[in-house]
Amino acid sequence: MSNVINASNLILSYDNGRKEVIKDANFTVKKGEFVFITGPSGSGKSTLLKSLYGRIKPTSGNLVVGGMDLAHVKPSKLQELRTHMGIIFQDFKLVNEWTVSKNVVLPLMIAGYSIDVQNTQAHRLLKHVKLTEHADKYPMELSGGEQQRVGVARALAKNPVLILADEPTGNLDDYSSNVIWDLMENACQQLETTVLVVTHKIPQVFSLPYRHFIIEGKGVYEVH
Ligand SMILES: Nc1ncnc2c1ncn2[C@@H]1O[C@H](COP(=O)(O)OP(=O)(O)OP(=O)(O)O)[C@@H](O)[C@H]1O
Repeated sequence: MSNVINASNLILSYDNGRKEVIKDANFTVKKGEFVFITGPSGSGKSTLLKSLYGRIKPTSGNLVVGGMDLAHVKPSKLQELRTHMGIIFQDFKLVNEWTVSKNVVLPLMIAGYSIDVQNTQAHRLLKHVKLTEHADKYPMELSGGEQQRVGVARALAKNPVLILADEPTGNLDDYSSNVIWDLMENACQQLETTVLVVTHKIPQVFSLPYRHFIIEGKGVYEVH
């Protein structure tokens, strides 16, 4: 199986290298794997995730995601990388002035898909996350769990190769959390999407085999 993520001697830092967060990380993630990342607060979990979608550039070392060398990529190429990714945030990051439908197809709008394609996809995706009857509502009219289902539908809009999720169930109750885990498991299993999730809590009932990395003392270690 091919690697979707390949990090070697990776260093991530802020303030022009003065604040080092991740040091000498070496890891790979293969196509279709489900990976959890845990670690104490402030250890660098979100920082690592941000590096994977090009929000921050490696200070040194190599980081190749979806075949793109993120240590050397031109900023103008990053949109192309994100075309193949779905990103899910703890606070959903929905556009409150837009309907649920429009939020879901945002990645398709950015990519210039026709209105017909957007409508068809909105229908399919909202059916998939069981929100069809909420299509014309606004995010603030939905519960937290429902808003995150919109977030998942948006992340799936372009059949991504890689889903990155930062505490996707952090603000949700157990029932809503399980719905979100099911949707992500499903994407991994049925579409062979690689899923990488930062979370404090690995779900107890998880049917897929998964890998678990912990970030500690600036290092990224696999837990066996
Ligand atoms: N933009 C920034 N500029 C400078 N330092 C930052 C910046 N963002 C994060 N940091 C610092 O980098 C370190 C890692 O932060 P990060 O948010 O990656 O941790 P985390 O493991 O995701 O934490 P949490 O579990 O609390 O969300 C922390 O010390 C944080 O203060």
